[in-house]
Amino acid sequence: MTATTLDPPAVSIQNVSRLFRTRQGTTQALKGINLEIADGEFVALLGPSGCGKSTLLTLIAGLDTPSSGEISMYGTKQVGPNTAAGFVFQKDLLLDWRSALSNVLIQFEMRGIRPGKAEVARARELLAMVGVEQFADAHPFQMSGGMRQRVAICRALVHDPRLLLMDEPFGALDAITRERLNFELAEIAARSKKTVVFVTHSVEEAVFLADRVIVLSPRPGVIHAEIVIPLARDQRGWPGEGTPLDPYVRQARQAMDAIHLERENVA
Ligand SMILES: Nc1ncnc2c1ncn2[C@@H]1O[C@H](COP(=O)(O)OP(=O)(O)OP(=O)(O)O)[C@@H](O)[C@H]1O
Repeated sequence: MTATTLDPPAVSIQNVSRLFRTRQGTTQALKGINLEIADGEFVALLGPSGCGKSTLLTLIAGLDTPSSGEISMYGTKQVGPNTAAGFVFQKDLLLDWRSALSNVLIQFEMRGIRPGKAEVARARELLAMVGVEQFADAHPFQMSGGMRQRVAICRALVHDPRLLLMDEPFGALDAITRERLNFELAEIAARSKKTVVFVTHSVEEAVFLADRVIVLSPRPGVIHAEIVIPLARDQRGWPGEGTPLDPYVRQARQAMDAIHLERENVA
């Protein structure tokens, strides 16, 4: 189903700020963020370290509360953890004493559902989709970083969430595995029509994956630039010399450079 202008946005962030008060002082991690994400849209949050990307994702996840402002999901104000979403973090957080299949099935157990035939079949189907079905009975310590992260993606998808929240999921992987997983994610997201919010430091990754790249600048974290990429997500080549994504890579780089220059002038 395609979203219409009458549908409430998947995520609506209205004038959201987040201040952290510690013994060392106060940090304004985010200031006056306004952002609407449509159902089925893939949005990348890009920016230098400390600009508040993870803070914003944690607020969307409902694992933290804004100091001011409001976040709504599909028209309903967010209060408490967003259990309807799927999460993937930089660390895969798999349990070493459970098999890959059993790690995926945790998602059901956490929701008080005893996995039956249907749940096991769904988990196996996802493991097959990301090419690790032969490792279903293996334990995480027997798997490479890329395989582990594939299992973590299956765990995030197995309950069929409408919203997938990803915090630098491929940041710890080598460049080749990272690129391969980016292609797989692009296909999964396009096929399943999930709404995705994806945090990254990588310009290429953001531009390759997203419909829209939101560039944040730090202290306080504000939206510095917004880059819309009107190319079909599942038909893009990896950005490089002479590819259709190049103009968008240039725009994103310019935005990142401007942030660095601003920081140097302030310092
Ligand atoms: N729980 C907290 N207590 C105090 N300060 C915090 C807390 N969480 C985040 N911050 C501060 O808020 C700012 C934004 O942090 P955040 O982790 O969201 O940035 P980021 O863009 O995700 O960074 P990175 O790319 O390095 O992960 C930073 O200055 C950070 O030190």
